[in-house]
Amino acid sequence: MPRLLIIYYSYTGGSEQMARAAADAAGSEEGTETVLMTAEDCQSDDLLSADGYIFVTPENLAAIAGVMKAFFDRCYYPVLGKIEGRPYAAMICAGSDGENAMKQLERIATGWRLKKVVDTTIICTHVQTEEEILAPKIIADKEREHCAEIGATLATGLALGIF
Ligand SMILES: Cc1cc2nc3c(=O)[nH]c(=O)nc-3n(C[C@H](O)[C@H](O)[C@H](O)COP(=O)(O)O)c2cc1C
Repeated sequence: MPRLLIIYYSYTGGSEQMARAAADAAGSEEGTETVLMTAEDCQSDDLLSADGYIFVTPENLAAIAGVMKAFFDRCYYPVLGKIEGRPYAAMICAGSDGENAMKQLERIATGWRLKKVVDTTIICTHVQTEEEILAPKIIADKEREHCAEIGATLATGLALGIF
């Protein structure tokens, strides 16, 4: 059975809710196994044993979060050339922007020669002040539904072998 691996990092909970929404929806699709894993835990063997990926990260300081970057740094060369052509999607949780994190993540995925099968989603939590930025986040139902659709799309596509 094909395996969808969802890798996420979250500091204040927004990205985690997005990743869990995608994982719950993907997990209810028949014919694909879904694995949800933090960026801290994910190793190159996990990438090699999966058939498709969803990467979920906050934008911090106009880049993907450092923990997510550390995951890519750790796994980039060990899997380079071994996962080419596999499908992926990316989701960014941002305060007000998210564009740089999206570009950075897509560039890494291009380096791996992954295939982007849905447009990258940026969900903004509309936070500006220090207090707001450090507070726990709640992702609205509509936005979580969008993440769920992405999870379901990846899972169904893998199950049907259409990517
Ligand atoms: C250190 C730090 C830097 C941040 N830098 C940005 C930024 O460059 N652009 C942006 O849109 N949001 C920025 N934010 C806001 C986060 O992206 C936002 O709070 C997001 O909801 C965090 O996702 P999380 O809840 O999964 O941690 C920053 C937050 C922190 C803590």
